[in-house]
Amino acid sequence: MAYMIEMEKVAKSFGKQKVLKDIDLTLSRHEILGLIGPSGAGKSTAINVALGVDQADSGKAEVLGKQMPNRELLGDLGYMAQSDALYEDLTAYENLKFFAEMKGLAKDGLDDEIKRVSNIVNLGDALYKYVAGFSGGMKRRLSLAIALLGNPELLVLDEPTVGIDPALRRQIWAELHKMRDEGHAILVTTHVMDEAELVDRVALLMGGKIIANDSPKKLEEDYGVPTIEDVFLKAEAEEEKK
Ligand SMILES: Nc1ncnc2c1ncn2[C@@H]1O[C@H](COP(=O)(O)OP(=O)(O)OP(=O)(O)O)[C@@H](O)[C@H]1O
Repeated sequence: MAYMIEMEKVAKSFGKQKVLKDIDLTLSRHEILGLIGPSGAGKSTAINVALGVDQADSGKAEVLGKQMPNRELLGDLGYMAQSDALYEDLTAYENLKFFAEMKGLAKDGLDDEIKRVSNIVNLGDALYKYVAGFSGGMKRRLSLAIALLGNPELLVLDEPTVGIDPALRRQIWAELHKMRDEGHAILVTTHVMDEAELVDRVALLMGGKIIANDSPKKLEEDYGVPTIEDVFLKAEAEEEKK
């Protein structure tokens, strides 16, 4: 079966700093992959290379069997970057409408689609307010709603739940699980280790390499610890000894 994301021996340096050292990473339909690693490990860089925002120095990086950027794939992809790229002097509704048009969504039923995605992130009440007055968490929620527009087959979410309250975080994860069950593929990075328990597979990026890549349960067994947070800490301690 074709992968939704396929990275093979991808290397990427910034100047003399080798950020990614021949990493392999795949994501399939019906799967949530959690990419975790210490701050500065290269998680966003890996995503940027996969999506063609950055160019790999070597190796293969494909989305749906094609090299990015590729305009044809825009409608199949929901991407939420680490920093919000929103128009502050527009309302949430106007932002959603703008990005929906960019993605080529049909005008018919657009209002319903905007309502659907804003309800998932509990932003319905703030839909007609200007983004300039939004809190950080509200901006994250709006960015997530934008990524969900059009129910894309592939979702790439860089730290989607930063600044989001626990109850809504739970609601968002329920939605991600529902999408996964329907056959979507989801790549998510997170610093919240209890969220890493909610993914199907964890890829642990440290020292420029994927040092572990398995289900949370299997990793906990392999490392002989009860949680992914403990796996992370143990792996980090081992990495520092090297
Ligand atoms: N455009 C760039 N130019 C130079 N260095 C960069 C660039 N982008 C990233 N880096 C460097 O590459 C390394 C990896 O950064 P990246 O943002 O991918 O890490 P991350 O794992 O996503 O971190 P965090 O969890 O803090 O978001 C960092 O040392 C960063 O400073």
